[in-house]
Amino acid sequence: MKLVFILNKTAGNGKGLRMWEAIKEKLTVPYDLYVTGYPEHAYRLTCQLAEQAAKEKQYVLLIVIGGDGTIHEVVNGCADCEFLLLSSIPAGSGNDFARGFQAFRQVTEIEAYLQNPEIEHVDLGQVEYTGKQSFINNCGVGFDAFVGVKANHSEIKKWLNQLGIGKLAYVYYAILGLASFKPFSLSVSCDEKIYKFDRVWLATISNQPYFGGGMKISPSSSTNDGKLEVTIVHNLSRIKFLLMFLSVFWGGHTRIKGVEQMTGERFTLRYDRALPCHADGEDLSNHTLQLHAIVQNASLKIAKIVPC
Ligand SMILES: Nc1ncnc2c1ncn2[C@@H]1O[C@H](COP(=O)(O)OP(=O)(O)OP(=O)(O)O)[C@@H](O)[C@H]1O
Repeated sequence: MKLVFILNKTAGNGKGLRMWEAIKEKLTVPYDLYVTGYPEHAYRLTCQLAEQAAKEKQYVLLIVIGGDGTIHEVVNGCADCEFLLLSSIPAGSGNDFARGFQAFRQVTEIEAYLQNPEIEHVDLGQVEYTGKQSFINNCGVGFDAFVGVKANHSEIKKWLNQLGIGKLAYVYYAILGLASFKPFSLSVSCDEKIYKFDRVWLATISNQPYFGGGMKISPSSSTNDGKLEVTIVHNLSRIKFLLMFLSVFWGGHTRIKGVEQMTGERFTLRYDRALPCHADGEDLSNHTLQLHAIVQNASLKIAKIVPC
């Protein structure tokens, strides 16, 4: 099995580079390293690696050193490849993939894995809008996408990143959003049934429990059950919504009236105005009034890690 790293040096405000420098000192096995130079580069690199691996019929352990944005690109590049096994060394600011799936923590684990590789098949989500993308963690519409899109495109985040406190940009836009975001009307089709909701803050479709950098929004989500879960937050005043948001960190929100969860294989979300949408925290720039998401059962291969 070949060992390949994809490194986003800029992830976690330079944490990617710092982690790589520590890892390469300790590695005693051969490897290839690809460094991303721009957004979407990880996707292109993965497509090339997938093609090469298929041609050579050789399994590749592909370790992403980066955050959820880089993982999202890599997942989209390797979704249909038989020979790529995905794993990560978390180096982003959110790292929800590493929370919901396994991740390498030490070089010894990587080297032990190569001696005795085991594969796990996990579910992948696919979201259709004006385009089509795979998602590994979650996708959704509403307040969380509003905060993510505003923060990621802001000068404030770049400035705060230089001070090593980029996460504060999300806090800033969350406070702004609490004051200005207007709840919306939503119809959810879950498998064959249709449900309607008013004054909706957000709707998130999850493949694993975590989103937003460690918030346990969907505690019952499992990565290999062939299902997705939708969480809808509606009919809460601004202050109650804020309290609900805080309780998401430990999963306490599921007991709050106004938080609905449903499990299914296919969902369509229809809303009454153009809204920010995301897949794995990345802006979808969706210009339609609907999102359609399905689960692709056991369609991604990841490395099954035995912690050392
Ligand atoms: N060399 C680069 N320069 C600028 N941006 C890059 C580069 N390489 C990758 N990117 C982009 O950086 C974005 C963010 O990276 P990543 O998600 O790995 O880190 P993060 O934002 O710190 O972590 P998280 O998503 O977990 O919060 C990715 O969406 C990717 O497209």
